[in-house]
Amino acid sequence: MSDVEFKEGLEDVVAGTSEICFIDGKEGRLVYRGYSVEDLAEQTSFEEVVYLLWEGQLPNRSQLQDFTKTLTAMRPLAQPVYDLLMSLPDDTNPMDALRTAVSLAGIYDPDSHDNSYEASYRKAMRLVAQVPTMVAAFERHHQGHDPVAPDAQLSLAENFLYMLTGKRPPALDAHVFNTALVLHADHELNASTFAARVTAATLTDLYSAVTSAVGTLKGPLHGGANEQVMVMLEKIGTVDNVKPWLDHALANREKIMGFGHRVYKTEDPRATILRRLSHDLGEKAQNLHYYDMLEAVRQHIQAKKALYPNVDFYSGSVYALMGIPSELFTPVFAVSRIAGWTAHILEQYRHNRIIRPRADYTGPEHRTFVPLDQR
Ligand SMILES: CC(=O)SCCNC(=O)CCNC(=O)[C@H](O)C(C)(C)COP(=O)(O)OP(=O)(O)OC[C@H]1O[C@@H](n2cnc3c(N)ncnc32)[C@H](O)[C@@H]1OP(=O)(O)O
Ligand SMILES: O=C([O-])CC(=O)C(=O)O
Repeated sequence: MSDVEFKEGLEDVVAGTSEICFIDGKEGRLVYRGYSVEDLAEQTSFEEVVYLLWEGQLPNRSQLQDFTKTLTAMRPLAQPVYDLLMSLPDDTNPMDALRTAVSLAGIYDPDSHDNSYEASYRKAMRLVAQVPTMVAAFERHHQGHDPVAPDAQLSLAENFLYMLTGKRPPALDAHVFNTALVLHADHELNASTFAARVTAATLTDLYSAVTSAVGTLKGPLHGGANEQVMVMLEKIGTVDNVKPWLDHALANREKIMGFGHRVYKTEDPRATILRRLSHDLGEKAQNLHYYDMLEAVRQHIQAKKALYPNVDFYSGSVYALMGIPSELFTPVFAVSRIAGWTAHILEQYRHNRIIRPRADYTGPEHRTFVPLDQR
């Protein structure tokens, strides 16, 4: 295989075509189906963005009403999925709970024996509707409270916060949370979406592909970094400790969570928006602790290295200011990214070829076999 070009980590390798999402890593631009993420974050509901990612166009009012009505009706979980979430050990990682719940939901899906495109689309709708219910129900149980049933009067963003707290969220929180969902909805061939597409490309079912994706998102180099940013802030403790703490970490060649990106060579445009939201929410709550810490970290890192914040850097501070606990930051990412995963899986089904690259073999060659009793 030595005549074949090899790129470690598949850096800059184009692994397929897609009409869903465009990233300009040099300029820091992110576009869903031709619309800039800045415009969408400001002006659309998450439901509109899900429709856009799947259908390729923004819905008109009546299309959105029908779409939202169908999605809303799908929010309750199948009883065995609910029972599973209520029976998991107390110390279960919420991403493990979500991965297992998604996998079980596939068995109880009304279309479980139908892998047609139409059935897969319905499965995608059920997952977008039910992942928020799974995450909130597990967290309520974990905190020793009864789960809160979904409220059909509320948007997906409002309803998630309602199911988590049992209270209708303030308008600002609902707006900011909706924006965060829009910002995280898709990101081209990131690791979890790629995992989903590789799985889907064997023509297995949509739940299997999403289960792969949830497991992939969990890792700290990917979606798990948002929780790790808060762990880092806790370890640093105070603004005064930012410089010595970071200098020590950098000297030990540690990765600073929430910095760096495979594609962006400048600031991630989602981080720019989330920084503003983190500031605005902090100011309103008269609690700029996270914001001040994050800004001190950013300034010190950027004084030392050409490294920029990614989407995971500010998102946790936004969620924390809404009272969302840090172990839910990565599951909240999944509440949004389920939209992108399913858009990509459906696109894969429409134009499928199995994804099967090669490895550059570096192991030994031509060894002489030695039978077991002579070794
Ligand atoms: C939703 C998301 O998935 S966004 C990404 C979330 N992940 C994180 O925030 C974890 C921290 N960041 C990282 O680990 C990386 O930047 C990744 C995984 C995002 C990208 O990885 P890669 O594209 O493989 O970049 P790679 O790790 O090769 O970094 C290139 C150089 O920048 C350095 N670097 C990259 N990110 C960081 C970081 N966060 N902290 C310190 N140094 C870093 C590397 O040490 C390397 O330096 P070197 O050339 O001197 O060895
Ligand atoms: O694109 C990536 O590699 C990671 C990322 O930012 C995302 O998944 O949102």
